[in-house]
Amino acid sequence: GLPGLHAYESLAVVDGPEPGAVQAFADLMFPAADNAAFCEIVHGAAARMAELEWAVRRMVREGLGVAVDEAEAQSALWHLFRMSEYGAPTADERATEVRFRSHQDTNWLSVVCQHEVEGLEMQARDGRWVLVRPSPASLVVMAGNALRAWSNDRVHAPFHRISVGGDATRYSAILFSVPGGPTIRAPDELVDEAGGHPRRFRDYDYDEFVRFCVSEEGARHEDKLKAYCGV
Ligand SMILES: O=C(O)CCC(=O)C(=O)O
Ligand SMILES: [Fe+2]
Repeated sequence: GLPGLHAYESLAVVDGPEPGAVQAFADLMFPAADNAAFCEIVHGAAARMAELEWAVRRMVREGLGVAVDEAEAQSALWHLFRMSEYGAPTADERATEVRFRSHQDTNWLSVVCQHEVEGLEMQARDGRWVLVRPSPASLVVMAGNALRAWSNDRVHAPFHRISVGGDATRYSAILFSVPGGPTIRAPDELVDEAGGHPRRFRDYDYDEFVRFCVSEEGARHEDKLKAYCGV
């Protein structure tokens, strides 16, 4: 569980798309068990979600017309694969409650897989909350604030939250791509003073921004990226 997150539990595997990382995680968590099936399922899901993550990241770059060195881009990030459980509300709680408060992700992209039970709500640009229904045939890909900053505010990082209702436990699996490089900076191609796209954010250190987000000062701001390094 996490402080402030009621009836929520999660496990996260660093480098989940790598078979060796999943094996090491399983051996540490369940040393006495035969972890072959666990490893195959977790690694299989993480690797496929990472393929989608990579494809979307490449499409975003191509759509914005930015050429980057593929190997360099791939080596400047790492993946976190998180499996979460959200307990259904108990009888004395309200029928539906927000379990994971509205936030923007801090990382590049998040690929979300909801298993059967809904709960993910995304905020459209006009402020409406939209329920994203789970489907066995689709995944949700969301941009986080790192991609927003890198794109000089062209890619929207949606606010989203998790609400649970009914009596079924909700499970989700998410693959996050996380910056591993030193600073986040929009490439020059995406900055155009005369064309109405001045630089919107100062260069920033990803880990320091994450620390800001969870600080008292950071908690006061809705738009944490703008508060932290907006110009
Ligand atoms: O569990 C989910 O479906 C999403 C949770 C979430 O938004 C997050 O971990 O950042
Ligand atoms: Fe999130």
